[in-house]
Amino acid sequence: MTSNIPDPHDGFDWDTAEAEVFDLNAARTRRAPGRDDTSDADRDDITEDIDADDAESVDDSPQRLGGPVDAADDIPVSAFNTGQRRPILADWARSRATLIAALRWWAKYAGYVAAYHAVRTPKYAAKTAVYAPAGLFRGTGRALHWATAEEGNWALRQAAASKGDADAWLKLDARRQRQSVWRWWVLLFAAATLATGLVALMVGPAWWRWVALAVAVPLLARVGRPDDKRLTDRVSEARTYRKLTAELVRRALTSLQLAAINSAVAKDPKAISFPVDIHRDGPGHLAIVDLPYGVEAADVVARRGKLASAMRLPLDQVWPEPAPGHTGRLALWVGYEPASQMKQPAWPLLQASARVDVFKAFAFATDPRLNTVEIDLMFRNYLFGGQPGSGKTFALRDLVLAAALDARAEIRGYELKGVGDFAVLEPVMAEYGNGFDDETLARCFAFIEWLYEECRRRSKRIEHYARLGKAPENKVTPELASLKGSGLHPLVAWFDELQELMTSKYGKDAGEILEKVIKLGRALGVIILIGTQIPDKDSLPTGITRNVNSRFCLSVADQTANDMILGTSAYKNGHRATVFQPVIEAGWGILAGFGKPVAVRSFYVDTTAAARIVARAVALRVNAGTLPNPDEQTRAVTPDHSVLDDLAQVWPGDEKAAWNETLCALLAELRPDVYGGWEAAQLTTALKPHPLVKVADVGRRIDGKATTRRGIKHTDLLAAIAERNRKQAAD
Ligand SMILES: Nc1ncnc2c1ncn2[C@@H]1O[C@H](COP(=O)(O)OP(=O)(O)OP(=O)(O)O)[C@@H](O)[C@H]1O
Repeated sequence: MTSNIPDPHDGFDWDTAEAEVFDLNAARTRRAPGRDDTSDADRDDITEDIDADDAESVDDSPQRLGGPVDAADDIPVSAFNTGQRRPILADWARSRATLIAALRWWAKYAGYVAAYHAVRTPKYAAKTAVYAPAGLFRGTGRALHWATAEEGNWALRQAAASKGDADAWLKLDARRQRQSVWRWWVLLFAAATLATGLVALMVGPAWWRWVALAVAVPLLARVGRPDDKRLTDRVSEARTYRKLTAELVRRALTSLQLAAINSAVAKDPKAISFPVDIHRDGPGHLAIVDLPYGVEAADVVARRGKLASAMRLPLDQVWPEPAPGHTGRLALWVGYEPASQMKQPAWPLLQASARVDVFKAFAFATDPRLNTVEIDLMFRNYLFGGQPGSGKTFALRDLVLAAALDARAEIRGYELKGVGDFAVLEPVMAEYGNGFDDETLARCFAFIEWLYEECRRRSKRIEHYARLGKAPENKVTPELASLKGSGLHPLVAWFDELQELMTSKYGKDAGEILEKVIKLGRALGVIILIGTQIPDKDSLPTGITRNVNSRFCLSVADQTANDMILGTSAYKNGHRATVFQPVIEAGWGILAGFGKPVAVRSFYVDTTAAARIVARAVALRVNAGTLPNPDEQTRAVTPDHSVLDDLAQVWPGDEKAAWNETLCALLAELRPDVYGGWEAAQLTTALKPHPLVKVADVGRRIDGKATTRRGIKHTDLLAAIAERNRKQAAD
């Protein structure tokens, strides 16, 4: 753990820096009484002494009172410390994941220290064997010297003798004798106890002697060792972790070569202030920093590399991000160890009771602090991009697995790499293709065409339900998605390695149609998930990238790829997936589309775990009656239907005749995608092929008044159906 951590002392003159920017005494005077000045004593062995004394880095105990040390007088301290109560438990202790992460870190460190010393045991034993006899003599000598009570007294007597002050000399000697008498008795008693102990050891069981040796020998060795020699080796020369202190943050910020920061700090050392104490947050420390006036947090985020350099820490241990409040507020989180070395908790959806509602958020990833990051699927479409080995297929599969746990969701998709990463999901998919051969590409293209048609059908249905007041925002609602036969259930369409299709002969058309699907489908319950390796304009038409509303950019090679996935200026604004290394940091990426972009690592779910989820998804779908039939991987298109049969089905009760407009409304209810929006005249036209059904005036009494409108008779309808059936039978 230690070997790859750089020495934080490198090249920095602490004394000068402290003197320049920080008046420790002044800061302490301003501190409120009762405030605990001691910094994390439990971490002292692994942090630097100079840091441990920093006035603005505090133990994250709930008892702290008082305002921030550095709050500039002219800056309103806002809601941070105006009557806000501190949580009883620190943030990191409130979430199971962060608590586990912190405990895991300690356990790992303890294990490391134990292992470190264990392998050096022979060396320690040899040193102990050399120093212990010396310790015996030295210890005996010290005891005798103590008993004579000469320490200090001798020098005073000598001084009295030199001055010829016999009276003083005699008084001092009498005092020494008085002290010495009881000390000799103590020594005698100790010697007698020791002798008795030795006799007891001689006659007692052997293990007593071993225990006594194990205790006495290291103690003697400690007494006998030279002052500049340790018995055990230092666990770390370079620190595995350096606690975040105000000084460290100031130094780092002033090393960014941001002129605005440097000139502000030159004028006023308190230009960088801390509205909240630096405190422990999950497996690391968090500093909320108010940057000098006019400096944006994004400027600092964009210089994350320089920041890490100034802190002498690996890049993935330093996580600056804009903090809520104002644009000049920075949240700087520094982990105990690089994120790539932290163990991620298991995916919550692996729990046997986990269910997903695509309208609601579910766990997708963890941030550097190991907090769970949630996303949702409905009204979204996703673009996952990254170079080979960045983990995009696994991340995309997480989403499809989550969708599988919502029994309403219909899942169809193509992996155009041909390795079968998604094959485990086959039992719950209504359509699945795997490969990059022409046939699979053709099927994938036909699927995109079908998606477009499906969007058209769905838009008719939405229009109909909107008229009925069931889709107030002209969008699929949870009720409509659950309504059997509404045809508006969630439809998840995924494509992995889409560049294979886009660079094939189908590419141009596929790109255009998919763009339309993305635009139309969002409100209609069609969720598009795209994974691609090469995010250039040929492999991924800009029309698609522009219209996707959720993006996950995993490790990419350069700024162009980064901005293709995350959008123009993402790189400039500090959202850089180029910092992640493929394979080693697989699963890490920048997630955008959910507030400010954040660095997260998708949950790692291997194929065995995925199979367990699929088994649960199958059970859910069997119960709900939505399990696709593996033998019929066909796309459900609206079946052929006859207007005659449909009219017979919706005919209002015992009515002998009905108005066209009444019938149109009933037909639209039955099949909104077909009859939605029909007017009376449309029904007349549709009935033209059936001459037995005569559209004529039908009179009715409405509120006592006779009203006549165009309509048909039930007997005509039944006659036409009988005639049609007769003809069909004859054929
Ligand atoms: N979230 C994760 N955490 C840890 N390891 C991961 C994670 N996601 C993926 N990996 C590892 O990275 C490897 C590559 O992942 P994946 O196949 O998803 O990459 P890819 O970007 O799709 O690469 P390619 O384009 O070559 O298929 C996986 O085999 C897996 O072991």
